[in-house]
Amino acid sequence: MKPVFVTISTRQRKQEEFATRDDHRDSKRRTRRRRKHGERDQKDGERRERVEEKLVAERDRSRIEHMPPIEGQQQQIIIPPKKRVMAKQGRFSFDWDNTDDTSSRVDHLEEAPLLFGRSYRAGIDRPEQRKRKKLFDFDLRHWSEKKVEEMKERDGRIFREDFNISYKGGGSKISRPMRSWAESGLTPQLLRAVERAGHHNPTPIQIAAIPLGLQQRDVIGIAHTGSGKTAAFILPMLNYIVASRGFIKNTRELENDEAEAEEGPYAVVMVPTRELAQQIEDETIKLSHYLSGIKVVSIVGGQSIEEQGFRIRQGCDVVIATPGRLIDCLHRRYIVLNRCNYVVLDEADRMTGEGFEPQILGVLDAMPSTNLKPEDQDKELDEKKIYRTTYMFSATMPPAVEQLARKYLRNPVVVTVGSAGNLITQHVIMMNSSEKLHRLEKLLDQLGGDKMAIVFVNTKRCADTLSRALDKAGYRLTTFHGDKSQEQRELSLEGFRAKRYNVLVATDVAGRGIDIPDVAHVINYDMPDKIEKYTHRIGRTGRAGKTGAQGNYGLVAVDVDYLSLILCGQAYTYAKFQSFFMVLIPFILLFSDRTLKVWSLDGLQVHIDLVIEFLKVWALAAGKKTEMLATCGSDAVINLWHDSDAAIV
Ligand SMILES: Nc1ncnc2c1ncn2[C@@H]1O[C@H](COP(=O)(O)OP(=O)(O)OP(=O)(O)O)[C@@H](O)[C@H]1O
Repeated sequence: MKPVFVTISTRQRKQEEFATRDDHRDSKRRTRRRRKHGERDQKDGERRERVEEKLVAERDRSRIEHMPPIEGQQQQIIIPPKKRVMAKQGRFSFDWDNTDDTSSRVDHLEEAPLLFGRSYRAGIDRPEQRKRKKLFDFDLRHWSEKKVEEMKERDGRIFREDFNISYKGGGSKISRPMRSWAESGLTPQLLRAVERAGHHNPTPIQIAAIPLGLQQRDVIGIAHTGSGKTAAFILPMLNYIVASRGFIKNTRELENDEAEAEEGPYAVVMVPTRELAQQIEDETIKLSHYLSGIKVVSIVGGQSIEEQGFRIRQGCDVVIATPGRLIDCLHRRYIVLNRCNYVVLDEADRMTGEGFEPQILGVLDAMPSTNLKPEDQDKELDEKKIYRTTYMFSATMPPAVEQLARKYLRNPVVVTVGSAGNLITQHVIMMNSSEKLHRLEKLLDQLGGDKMAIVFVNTKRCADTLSRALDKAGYRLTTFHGDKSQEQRELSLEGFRAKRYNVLVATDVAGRGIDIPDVAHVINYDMPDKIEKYTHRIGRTGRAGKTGAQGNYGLVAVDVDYLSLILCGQAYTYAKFQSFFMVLIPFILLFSDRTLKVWSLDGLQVHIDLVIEFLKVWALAAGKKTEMLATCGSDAVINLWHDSDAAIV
């Protein structure tokens, strides 16, 4: 049989091909559609399941809520997860407020041309400009040109910057500093007394601390030596006494002054030395000149306690005391502190840090505790109520001591003004120990007969030896130390104040608080063992805004032969680092076992990086913190030493 050939035309073949391809595509589409439907069904199913689960959960919850619990069966409580809500308070804002800028340049920002934006007219974005104008639309006058009621938050900041005042703690409701005596809120009698004392303008610490005292806030006040801290605590204290005398008389209606006297003083000031107590007594009497009948008594060691007890029983409003003698009087019941609500610790770091603690606690325990402020710092103080107010003042306050001191205070405001040693030029003269006396005599000769100097030594014996040597050499001098009788001490200070003597040889008993005007030089014949002592010693000059004419001299006996190498470079000028170096070198020499070589002290050129490196190593070796080296300049060094608690012990 012959095979049959079927011929298929090209057209036919193409038609078949297309048909198969269409079939194929259709089947694919169908599969995809089927799969899609399947997925949708599955999703619908899942959604349905979720809704059902939710309904069941809600039904269960409402059943649990409304049905009494079945005995013996533990009830399962379903707590829906809490929605996270961000607390608005406490959220830190990194935004700038325009008033934060206290520089006088702030107006220039407004004037800056805007060359970007929507180009509303000639490249200037008008709406944006209007918005900015509104933002910067605050009164740019200096605070001194404004009335007090016109002062805004920004003015307050500039004011504090101008006086170098800073606050720490105390919450947000601290009263703002006063700008003048007239704004202080002190009674007219006190203002008259201030005028009479010749204090025409308040000093920065007075500006900051007096309003806080009047607000009954606890205060830790740190301001440089001779800056008027005494008046800063006496004035609010006297104001408080005037107010509480009236208050107590009105409320208790005491019949006579005798009964009132039995209640004890309204205020107690504790100080570390007798001379300081007497000095504060004088200042209090001076400032209470126009307040009728304010009685001030100082009770210190070295005088008859019976006599002091008698004076207290005669009635007193203010007691100024050394803690030891005050405790003795309390134990003997010469004094009660039933209505004492105002406590001041002057030279607070010395008082809390150096062994007076048990006595201070004893005194505080003898005071009424009912008037203590609420512990909750956000709780507002009742203006009509009398609270216990505690004031602490000093020129130095190492952080560790501040921490210790805080337990006597409730929510204190820490006020810091400036830095120590601002007004005092400091010099260091290096020499062998055998040359010290000769060099001291040379310095005293340079002073001339009329200039006054305090020569500090570290021990009573050294004070006596040095005094004998200087006396022999014919200097007009007096000696002052703890082994002298009270009478001798008083005579010494009185004679020095009256300029019968122009040299006072003293130990650290005279290092703190003693206010003798016109002391031109403080000479550290022996360098002190702590930076705080150094600060207080040099603070006997440059008081009440006066600059220490030639300031403080530290005579450091260093055997030059044993000095080995530091420095020398061209990078920094002598003038810039003079004070930095003048303070640091003696301490380095005294307290490090490393030695230094100073190529030349006159016209010294210091390569500061080298010094810093050296000090870092030294500080590490001595276990001290090294951030003290972050800044230079004598003030910074002193302060940073405080800050880093690296007081050299
Ligand atoms: N507002 C004032 N204007 C002018 N002088 C003042 C003012 N307030 C106080 N003084 C005077 O300044 C001197 C130093 O004051 P004060 O003894 O109170 O200083 P201080 O800060 O307590 O010093 P230190 O830290 O050494 O104890 C005193 O003679 C005092 O009379």
